[in-house]
Amino acid sequence: MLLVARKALAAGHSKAIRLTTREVHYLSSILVSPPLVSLDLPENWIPYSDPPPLASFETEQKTVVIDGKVIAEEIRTKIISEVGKMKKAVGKVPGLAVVLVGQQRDSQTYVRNKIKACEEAGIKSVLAELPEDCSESHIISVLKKFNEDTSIHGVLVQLPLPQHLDESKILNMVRLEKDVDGFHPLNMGNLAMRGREPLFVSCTPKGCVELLIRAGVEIAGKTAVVIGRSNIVGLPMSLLLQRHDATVSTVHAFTKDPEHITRKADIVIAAAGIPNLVRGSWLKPGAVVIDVGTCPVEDSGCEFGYRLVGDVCYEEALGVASAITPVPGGVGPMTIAMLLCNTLDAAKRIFL
Ligand SMILES: Nc1nc(=O)c2c([nH]1)NC[C@@H]1CN(c3ccc(C(=O)N[C@@H](CCC(=O)O)C(=O)O)cc3)C=[N+]21
Ligand SMILES: [Mg+2]
Repeated sequence: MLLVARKALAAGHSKAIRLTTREVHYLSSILVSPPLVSLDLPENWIPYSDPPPLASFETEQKTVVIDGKVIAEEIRTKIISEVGKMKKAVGKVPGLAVVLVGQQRDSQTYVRNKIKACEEAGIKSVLAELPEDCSESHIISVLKKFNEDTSIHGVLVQLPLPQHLDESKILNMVRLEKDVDGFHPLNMGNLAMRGREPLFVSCTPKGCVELLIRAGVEIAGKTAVVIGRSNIVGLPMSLLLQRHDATVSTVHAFTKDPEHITRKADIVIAAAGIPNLVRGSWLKPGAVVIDVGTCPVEDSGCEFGYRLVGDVCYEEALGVASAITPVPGGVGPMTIAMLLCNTLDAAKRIFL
């Protein structure tokens, strides 16, 4: 089978996709530092073009598409029944509070999806929508209220926050026992240390490992590469894979030959937030690829005016990887399922 990037050819190389200021901020927040996307581009345009075609190569590899949507659905069905049992046993249900600051469209979509998932699971949810220019003390007062509310078991602050807010100071204010995102420095520290258990593991890394396990991929003793080192995905991902006894490398903006390092990996976790960063030629034949990238790119043909693009050239990876997650329908739905899981666990610790 000839594995040329047919799509890239069909699309041509001149396509530009417009990003809003907020999207550029979002991009820079998930990118490894220093940001690869300049914020000073005229009118906030960044060029987006499909990658040039690779030299063709032949392969017999059959690629399994790991269906995150179906797996997340299974997990959510189990959560519904556990929430039902809890309600029967103690007359109470888990509660999640979400703090959303500003009007960023993709954040609004993710938050809406999280709230909808809570509703379907029978988990109570409260949304605090704060204005873009909200003060630090205001957010902190909202968090304190949720921290003390006994009907709330999970509290999360949707990221990224507007630039004027001190993200680490705010995340530090989430009560440890309610930190369902696992972004509190103590949860992160406990994840990093052997012999210690974090109360919560961040939802996206946890979802990736769950996908690997459910797809029958053994992690112990395997070489894994994590592309990206953000606080919310790359860093906890590397730590979690180490806990599962993988040999983990991290690739980031300063890495000399990311392609070479990636090609050695049995498991590739792409979490840089750079569309099409990982080419088919970066992959060892038979590698398992988890694409965490969800980069919103402007597309007026889509429902909310944008669509999500992954970090991996999906078409190129087909036929090289032994398994891959699609975007959308891969890691995204798992992130939400793990959030429900963590919220249920938080409530179980109190009620059961
Ligand atoms: N405090 C915090 N916690 C987060 O967990 C968090 C965050 N901030 N900021 C942004 C990222 C991104 N994120 C996603 C969640 C769901 C989908 C998701 O459901 N994606 C669907 C498609 C969604 C759509 O249609 O737009 C899919 O991949 O199939 C994607 C991305 C959580 N994040
Ligand atoms: Mg996805």
